[in-house]
Amino acid sequence: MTPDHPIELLPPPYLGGPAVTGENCEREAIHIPGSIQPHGALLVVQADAAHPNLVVLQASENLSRFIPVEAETALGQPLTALFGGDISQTLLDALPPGTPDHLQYRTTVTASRPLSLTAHRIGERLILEIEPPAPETPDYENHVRNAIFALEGASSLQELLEIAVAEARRLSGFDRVMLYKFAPDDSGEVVAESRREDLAPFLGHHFPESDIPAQARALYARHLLRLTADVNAEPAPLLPRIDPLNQAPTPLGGAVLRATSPMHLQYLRNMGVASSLSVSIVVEGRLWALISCHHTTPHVTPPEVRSALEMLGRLLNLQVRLKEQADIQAF
Ligand SMILES: C=CC1=C(C)/C(=C/C2=[NH+]C(=C\c3[nH]c(/C=C4\NC(=O)[C@@H](C)\C4=C/C)c(C)c3CCC(=O)O)/C(CCC(=O)O)=C2C)NC1=O
Repeated sequence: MTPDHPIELLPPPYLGGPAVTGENCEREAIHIPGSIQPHGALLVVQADAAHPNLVVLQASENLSRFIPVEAETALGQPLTALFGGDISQTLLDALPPGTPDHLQYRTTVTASRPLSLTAHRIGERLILEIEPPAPETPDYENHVRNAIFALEGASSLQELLEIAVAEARRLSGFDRVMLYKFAPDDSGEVVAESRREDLAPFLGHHFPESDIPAQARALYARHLLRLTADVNAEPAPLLPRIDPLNQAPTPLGGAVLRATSPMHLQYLRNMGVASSLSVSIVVEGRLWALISCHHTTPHVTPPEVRSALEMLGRLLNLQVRLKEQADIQAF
């Protein structure tokens, strides 16, 4: 039992734990799946003060799809052997010991082709996630600036939420974007929605607390964005499955490539959803709502769009409380 995990979580199946079912899924340890979504690759490197050259401890088995090195070969190598240059010092300067795990550092690296690198620190490890860069880089700055102006023009909380889902849909290109607001009992309601015309509305629908169980809500209050690029993609396991130095599974709660819970993948398939992304709206430390995005076909959301959506979410965090207070005073 820890503050992050309100109930005792079960060990994952790859550590001998039971299969996850509808009966025990609120105890699924979603932060340690031991695998990632295959649209990118992930490296876990040693990053304590005594080992500044960032030796690779774990690599996702699909590594060679992105850089010309097999996962097994990468193990034990310093990062500079994989990416050249002095990426190690850049990462240690950006993510020094003590950096909290929800802070990300983003850059580009080259290993036979340019790649987007997203890194975060968890204890004495750095988690590095590499993905192909966005096919083209639309002008997100203008999108975000226009979204901020639009949000600032909202005259009520409801209008703010409706503008937010419309702007998030314009930014991301998802078929449907909803504002899923939590009730005090942690059940939820879709209170705003921007959708493709031919899709049936979810607006006004209520959903039970069990649809987003407690350990997921705890994770989402800390890490503000998660995505599932393709509900049918085969996850890529980490090699080795657990950290060879501390013999424990590496926490992937802050990793955007983290493999999604199989229970949730089935839930999305049942909804006819092929790709999902959500951004947490946290107000005074509590998960207040999610901007929940769906696509009916697989959809990889590039790093630049994720950053823009996170900015939108953080802006909404700030504005929600102001609008709620203004609405109260208006009565
Ligand atoms: C329109 C309404 C609507 C709703 C209500 C909705 C729910 C929803 N569930 C989410 C996450 C999870 N749900 C479960 C587990 C279970 N869910 C169940 O129903 C039962 C069967 C169950 C176990 C017995 C788990 C383990 C996770 C964590 C997944 C992970 O992060 O690895 C998320 C966030 C992720 C995302 O953005 O897609 C959303 C937004 N998504 C919608 O669009």
